[in-house]
Amino acid sequence: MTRRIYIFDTTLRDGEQSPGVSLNTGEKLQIARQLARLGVDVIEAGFPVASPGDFEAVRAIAREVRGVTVAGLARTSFHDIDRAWEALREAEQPRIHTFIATSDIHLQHKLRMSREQVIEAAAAAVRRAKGYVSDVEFSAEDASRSEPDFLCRVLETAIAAGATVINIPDTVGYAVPGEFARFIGEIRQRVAGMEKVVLSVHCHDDLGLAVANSLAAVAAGAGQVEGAINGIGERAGNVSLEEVVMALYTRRDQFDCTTGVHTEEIYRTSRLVSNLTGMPVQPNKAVVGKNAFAHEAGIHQDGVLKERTTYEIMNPKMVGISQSSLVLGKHSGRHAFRDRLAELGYDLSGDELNKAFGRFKNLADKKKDITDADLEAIVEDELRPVPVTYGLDYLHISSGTTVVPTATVGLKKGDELLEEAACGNGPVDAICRAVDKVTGVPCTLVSWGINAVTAGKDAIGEVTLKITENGGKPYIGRGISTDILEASAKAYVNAVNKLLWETGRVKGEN
Ligand SMILES: CC(=O)SCCNC(=O)CCNC(=O)[C@H](O)C(C)(C)COP(=O)(O)OP(=O)(O)OC[C@H]1O[C@@H](n2cnc3c(N)ncnc32)[C@H](O)[C@@H]1OP(=O)(O)O
Ligand SMILES: CC(C)C(=O)C(=O)O
Repeated sequence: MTRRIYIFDTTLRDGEQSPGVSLNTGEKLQIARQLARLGVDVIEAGFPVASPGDFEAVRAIAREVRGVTVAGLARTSFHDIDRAWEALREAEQPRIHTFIATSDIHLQHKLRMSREQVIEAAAAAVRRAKGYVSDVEFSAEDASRSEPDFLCRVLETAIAAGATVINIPDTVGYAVPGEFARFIGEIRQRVAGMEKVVLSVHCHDDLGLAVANSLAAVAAGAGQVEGAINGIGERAGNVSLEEVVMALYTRRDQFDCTTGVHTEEIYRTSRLVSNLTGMPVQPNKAVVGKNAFAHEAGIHQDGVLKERTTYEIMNPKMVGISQSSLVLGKHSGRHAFRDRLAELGYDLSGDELNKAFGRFKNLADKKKDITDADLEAIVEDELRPVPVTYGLDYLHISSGTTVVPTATVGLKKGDELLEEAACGNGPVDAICRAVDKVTGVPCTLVSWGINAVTAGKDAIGEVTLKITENGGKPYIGRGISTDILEASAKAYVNAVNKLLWETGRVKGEN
C-alpha cells in the first residue's frame, strides 16, 4: 500500500543555523506562509530559548500560520521546554521537539553526562513537554554514531514517556546509505513501541549523501523526512527537501510513497528562501538550479526539441518552472539555432542557415553568453549586408558632473569628412544628436545595452542598441570598443546605416 511520508521543514531552525544567515520575524513569517502553501506537514519555526528574536518569530508563526504543525526546538532542560511552549501555545497544531545527544563522543566531551543521566534527562524532558502538548518529538542527536544498544534504550524510554515522533539524526553527515538503511531497520525491529510512533530521519550533507541517506531510510520504513529548502543548514547543510520530494515522486515506482507537497510551489519557495537568506542557489543544483532544466549541447537540444523526455526526467512545470530552456552556446547545433531564430521571427534554411550558423559558432567561441540581440545581429549583418554609408572617423566628448554633456563627431562619407557637435542629457544622447545632425535623419534611441566581451578592467564592451524613425520599424546597431562611448557611437552609426539602406535613401543593390 502507498505510504504517506511526512515532510518536516527545518529551514527556519537548522537552515537558519547556516553561517552568515539571520532572518528577522517578518522574513521568517514570509517563508513560513510559503512553506504552508508548499504543503509541508511540519514547520520547525525556531529554537525559542535561543534569543528573544527567535522566540518572537516562533510565536508569530504559531499565531498566524494555519493548516500545518508548528514545532519549536528545546534541549532537555525544563527552561527550554517551558519557553518553547510559551512560544507555541497559540499554534493550531503545536509540537515540542526536544533532543539530547546519545553518542559517546557527545556524552563524554560535550554533555559530560553518563548514559544513565541521558536516559533520565530524555524521559523527564518528554514528560515535561507532554504536560503541555500531545505532539512531542524526541531526537537522539548524533544517533548515527551512537552505540545501538544504548540508543535503543533511550528511544524506548522516550516512547514510554509519551513521544509521538522519534527522530534519528545523522547529525554530522557520517552515515552511508546501505548502513543507514540497516540502522533504521534495526531500530524499527528492536525498539519497543516503535510501531505506535512516527519514525523520522534528519540527515546532514557533510559527505554529499544526505538525499541518498534519507531515501534509504524511507525505503527502510522511515515515515518522516526532515530537511531544508535549498539544502541550507549547519556546515554543508541539511538534506534538500525539494530533492527528496521530487525523487520520491519521480521514482514512485521504487518507493511507492506520496507526500502532501504541492510541487508546483517548489521553485517559488526556493527563490524566496534564497533571496531572504542571501544564500545563492548553485546553477547546477538539482530541481531548482538555473541549469536544472537548461540544455546547451546540440545533441541534447535536438532530442529535447523532438521529445522533451529524451533528456528530462521531470517536467519543469511540476516544480513551478514554466519551461525548459535551450541555451545557445558553442556546443549547440543547427536544430536549436534554427528553432531560436524562428522564435525571433527569422525563418532560415539551406545556405542561409548554414552561413548564419557558421557565424554563430565563431561568435560562441569568443563569447560565453549569446543573446537574442547577437542572433538578430548575425542574421541582419551576415545575411542582409548593409553598405557603410557613414563611418565613425573620430569622437570627442566633454562630460562630467558640472558641464553640459557635449559630443563632437566626425563621420566619413566616402572621402568626405562631415563634422557636427551637439549637447544632450548625457554623453550618449549628445552623440546621437550629433550623428543625427550629420545624417539629417533624426532618430529615437529605443534601447541601449552593454555587454563585456572580455574580462578585466580593460574589457572590450559591446553596445547593442535599437533606433526608430518616427516610431517606425526598429533597427539594431552594434559597436565594439574598450571605450563604451565609442562603442555607442559605432552602434548608433551602424543602426542609421541600416535604416538609410532599407528605406532606400542610399543607392546600391538591396
Ligand atoms: C544538532 C543541532 O543542530 S542542535 C541545535 C543547535 N542550535 C543552536 O545551538 C542554536 C541556538 N543556540 C543558542 O542560542 C545557545 O547555544 C543556547 C541559548 C541554546 C545555549 O546557550 P548557553 O547557555 O550560552 O550555552 P552554550 O551554547 O555555550 O553551551 C551549550 C550548553 O547546553 C548543553 N547542551 C547541549 N545540548 C543539550 C541538550 N540537548 N540538553 C541539555 N543540555 C544540552 C551543553 O552541554 C552546554 O552545557 P554547559 O553550559 O553546562 O556546558
Ligand atoms: C536537533 C537535531 C534534530 C539536529 O538538528 C541534528 O541532530 O542535526
